[in-house]
Amino acid sequence: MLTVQNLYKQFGSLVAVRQFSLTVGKGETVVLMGPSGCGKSTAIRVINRLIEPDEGSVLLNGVNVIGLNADELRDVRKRIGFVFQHFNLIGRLTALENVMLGMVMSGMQQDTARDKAVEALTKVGLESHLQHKPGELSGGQQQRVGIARALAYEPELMLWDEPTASLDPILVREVLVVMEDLARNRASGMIVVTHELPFALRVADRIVLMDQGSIVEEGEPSRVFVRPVSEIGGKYKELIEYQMNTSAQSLYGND
Ligand SMILES: Nc1ncnc2c1ncn2[C@@H]1O[C@H](COP(=O)(O)OP(=O)(O)OP(=O)(O)O)[C@@H](O)[C@H]1O
Repeated sequence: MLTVQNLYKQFGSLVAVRQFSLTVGKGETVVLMGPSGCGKSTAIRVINRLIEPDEGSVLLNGVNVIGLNADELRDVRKRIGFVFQHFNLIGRLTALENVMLGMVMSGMQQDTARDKAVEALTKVGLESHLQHKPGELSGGQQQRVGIARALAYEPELMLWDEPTASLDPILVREVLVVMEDLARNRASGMIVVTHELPFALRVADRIVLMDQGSIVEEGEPSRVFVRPVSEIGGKYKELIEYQMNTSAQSLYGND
């Protein structure tokens, strides 16, 4: 469904992404991980052209997104949902209105947009919060509105840029449960940039590891985190072992 080929992006003299190639199949969940600043956000933002690449192509069902004009891009973006770290909700609008807004602005009938928005908000468990404004919702609920806004279009592809990074650990779990559900449901292909190892371990079909702008390793979690071939992969393996051992020892002792 998605084929990204040889992306290259430079900011001034800094090469943020180089030789970045990736495929995502229909309904597949790809988790993109790597150290802070390695180019993950830049890479996924190029896919829907929030950032313009210097080189490379992004083929969505055979159509190169990079070559599209503004009108064509607007249509393609309806098939690509994007969930940001900061929810970017409009404070004076209700949850329902926040989800409806983009659809109505792109010319959809109010009633159709409302039905789609209610359906999406129900999928993320917010059917009883339709009339709440962002200020009346927890961070986790606000992010679920952000997810519903992307889901309402029934996108073929969802891009997630650290969707839990600004939440406390309890709210993180609330959002991860929704994300895991969507990943298992396989309605959309997903590229998820996240540092949440449990999510990656539980639902990723494929892990893609980046370091200094490039992909250094990819494969199933059971291979990448057990028999890594890159330095970064080795660090994740050590981290998982450390977290498993320390949690178990702290709770149950050494026996
Ligand atoms: N608009 C920009 N102008 C200049 N430099 C940028 C810009 N956006 C990103 N960069 C730089 O490009 C590099 C890659 O940034 P990017 O945000 O893609 O990394 P990341 O892996 O997503 O990091 P994090 O996990 O911290 O979000 C970094 O060195 C960053 O400072």
